[in-house]
Order: sequence, then C-alpha cells, then structure tokens
Amino acid sequence: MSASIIDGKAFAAGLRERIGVLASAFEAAAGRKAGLAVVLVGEDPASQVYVRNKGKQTIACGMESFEHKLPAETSEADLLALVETLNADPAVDGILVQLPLPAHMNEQKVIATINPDKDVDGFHVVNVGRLATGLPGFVPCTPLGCVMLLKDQLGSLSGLDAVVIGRSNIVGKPMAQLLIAESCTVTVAHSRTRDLPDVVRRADIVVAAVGRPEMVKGEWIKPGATVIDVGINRVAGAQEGKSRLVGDVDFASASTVAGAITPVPGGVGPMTIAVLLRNTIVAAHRNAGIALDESAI
Ligand SMILES: Nc1nc2c(c(=O)[nH]1)N[C@@H](CN(C=O)c1ccc(C(=O)N[C@@H](CCC(=O)O)C(=O)O)cc1)CN2
Repeated sequence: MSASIIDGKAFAAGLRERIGVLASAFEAAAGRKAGLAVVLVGEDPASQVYVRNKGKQTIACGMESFEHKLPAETSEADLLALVETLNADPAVDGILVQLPLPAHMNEQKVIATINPDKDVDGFHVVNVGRLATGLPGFVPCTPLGCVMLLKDQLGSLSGLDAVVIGRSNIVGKPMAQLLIAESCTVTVAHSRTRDLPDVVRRADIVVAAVGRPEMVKGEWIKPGATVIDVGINRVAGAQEGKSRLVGDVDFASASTVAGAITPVPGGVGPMTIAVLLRNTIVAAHRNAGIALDESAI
C-alpha cells in the first residue's frame, strides 16, 4: 500500500470538539442551547442507528436533541404537520427528516415543508439554489464533509481536475457544486458515461458516490490522486452469515496507486453527522442573530 489513509473518524472527532466549544459559547450568549430536531418514520434498522448516533452526538456537543419517532404507517399529512410545528418552535434551530422515508410519502414534498433556514441537511430547493449561486445557506452534510477532508489533505484545490462518480441530489450534484466553488475543473460521471475508467484516470480528485460495491478499480486511478469513497455497501463476509462494509472503490487495488484514500468504514461516514452538528450550530447563531466566523469551523 502506498496511499496515506484519510482518517475521517479522527477528523470528525476534532470537528465535534470545536462545535462543543461553540455550543457552550452560544448557550452563554443566547441563554438557551442550540437545538436539533430529528424525525424518523418507520423502523429501518440502519436509519435507527444513524438517528440514535445523531441524538447522542448532539447531546455530547452540548446541544439539545429533540427526537421524533413515528410509526411507518404515519400519514404524510401528519408528518407535514409535525414539520410545521418544528418550523414554528423557537427552541429548534435545525430540522432533519431521516431518509429514506416510507414509500407512501413524497420526500420532495416533505423536504419542501422544512423552513430553509432550519434545513440543516441542505436538501431544500432554496438551499440547493443558494449553493449553486454562491449564496450563504446550508450545504448537504456528506459532500461538505468530503470537501473538508480534501482541503485538510491537499490545502488549496484550485485548478485540480476532479471527477464525481454519481449524480444524486444528496451527494453527487452538491459535491460537484462545492468543487466548482473551490475552483476545480469538475466532471460528473454516471451510468451513461462512456469509458469511465479513462475519465477517472484523468482526475487528481476522485469522489465515488454510486452505491456499487468496489466498482472503481486501482487501474482506473491516476498515480498519486486523492480518492474519496462515499459508498457504504454491506456485502457478504468471508464467514457464512457475516457481512462487512465496503465502499464504491476497490480499496485493496486503489490504495496501491492513490496518493491518499478514505477507508470504509471510518472515512466519509463519520463526517456526515459531525457536519450536521456544524450546520446546526451555524443555524443557531443565524437564528439568534449572534455573529459567528463560519469559515473557521
Ligand atoms: N436526512 C438524511 N438522511 C440520510 C443522510 C443524511 O445526510 N440526511 N445520510 C445517510 C445516512 N447517514 C446519516 O443520516 C449516515 C450514514 C453513514 C454514517 C457512518 O458513520 N457510517 C460509518 C459506518 C456505519 C456502519 O457501520 O453501518 C462509516 O462509514 O464509517 C453516518 C450517517 C442516508 N440518510
């Protein structure tokens, strides 16, 4: 292996520490804690773990956690009513509805109901527009976490060739916008891209967010490139009945060619919740009209 391993778990721990300091200062200045409301509909096991971890980490950082767990058969109207209640609650600075939602609910409609200034997931179309036009808003947590890791690793990203594999609203598209804002030359690749290995081979930065286990091979990677693996895929383990997590990148081969690479688990994943807490403390300051140097977090 030649690549250095980008330790997202350690970076996320450092970020949470900085947020903890800001959260105490916010409480002293505002006379209340910053508050994050997380809504879970249904019993998806992975979502239950993520929501539990969000609650625990929110409290550990000195913020207030409001958890709302609704049964899978909750009507869309009831969920929208809860979101409206949270929009109106001054103790709630950030609102997150855990995805995926049950099939009978329209995710876009639910997201559109969240007040954009409490949309700490950055999924509301107003925040999508703000990101695209360079206005202050909220940026989706996973791609913002990827950019934080990239800047920590490389310093300036200006002028670098970046390939984002995947064009989802949650990761691929905002990732491309963020890299453009960092003055990268960005290519967004997807299932219809012709000669993907050749496209990837030109990139100084590769962000893989396709949801296909170990799809990106070492021989696709330009020597010395920085590889960010957003994939979290559970596959069968070596032992019968056991599973293991792998990314969208074939770590074994890619790590012999890349200059730096994120592992799965322990790379991008832990950044998602840490950045959510970052967005929440930012929302709290904005909502309370208290100044904060957001670029320093
Ligand atoms: N409303 C939202 N829903 C979802 C989001 C989101 O950002 N907002 N992202 C994902 C799930 N997610 C947080 O919600 C999340 C995913 C992964 C991790 C993480 O720490 N992963 C670990 C491995 C965890 C494991 O063992 O399974 C890692 O990669 O090291 C945290 C949060 C979808 N829904």
